[in-house]
Amino acid sequence: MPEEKVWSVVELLKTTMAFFVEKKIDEPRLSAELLLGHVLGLQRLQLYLDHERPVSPSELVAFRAACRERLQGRPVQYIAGEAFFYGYRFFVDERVLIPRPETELVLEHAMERLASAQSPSILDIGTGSGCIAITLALRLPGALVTAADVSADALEVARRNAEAHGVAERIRFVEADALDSSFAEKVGGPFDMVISNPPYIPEAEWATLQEEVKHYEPKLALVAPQGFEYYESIVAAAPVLLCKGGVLCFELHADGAAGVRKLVASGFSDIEVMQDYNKHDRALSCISE
Ligand SMILES: C[S@@+](CC[C@H](N)C(=O)[O-])C[C@H]1O[C@@H](n2cnc3c(N)ncnc32)[C@H](O)[C@@H]1O
Repeated sequence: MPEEKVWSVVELLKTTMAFFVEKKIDEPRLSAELLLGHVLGLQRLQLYLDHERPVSPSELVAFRAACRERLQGRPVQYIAGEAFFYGYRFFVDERVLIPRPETELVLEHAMERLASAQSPSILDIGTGSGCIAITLALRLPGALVTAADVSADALEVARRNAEAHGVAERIRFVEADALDSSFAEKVGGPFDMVISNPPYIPEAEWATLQEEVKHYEPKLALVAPQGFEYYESIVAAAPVLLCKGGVLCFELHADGAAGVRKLVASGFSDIEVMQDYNKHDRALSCISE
């Protein structure tokens, strides 16, 4: 019987990348690296430091299975069970949205707004994987965070991430519906900051999204029937949710700035809009009067 070829890390990466390019897989290099790193239990950098490492037959079987899932369209982050946000590792699965790089900019903008606060109280609405709430708790060691979501499944993921990062004691998880009149009472407050990356894709736009987003990511995390429902509810509850002088900070749909500006035209001052890498309006913040 002919002996099966023993692959090294570098050979396997090169071959897989070429295969992913041929199959028109998004980010072929990153996909190959993340999947192989996941199977071998190595960080991406370690793959290159240890590039001659032989891949065992059982690792090869596991890697091929992961590649097949990727070819079927499953996002690499769900296959690997991890995504990186602001340099931190978060466990993710199909119960939560995969954190996006644009949201890192929103978070950065929020932290600038909080720069002088020593121990702010923060409410994150629609916490999902917990990426915003947990990163704020990590970056602002005095902060006390409330992380709310309507999805009990998402809250389970967020709690797991908070425990993994050692900040679970400073985060209160609340299952609550931001569109319901009981929301403010359930989450408590008032807070020094309310931050939210709410669902903002209008139902009419759903069909235009990438297949892998529609098929694998939770629709609950993405769609608001008309696009603005969550902003309207949160702004309406702001007088109860926010302290006077507190910061309201939203992630925006690329076309959403004008609509959200109108919502905060009274009762707020110092409105700032920040653009993302693609020059789309992406974050809006303002101060409660
Ligand atoms: C766009 S995702 C944001 C997730 C995470 N904060 C992030 O930035 O990656 C929106 C989140 O809002 C939650 N959500 C949807 N409807 C909600 C509602 N009525 N009340 C509270 N949260 C809701 C979803 O479960 C989802 O986790």
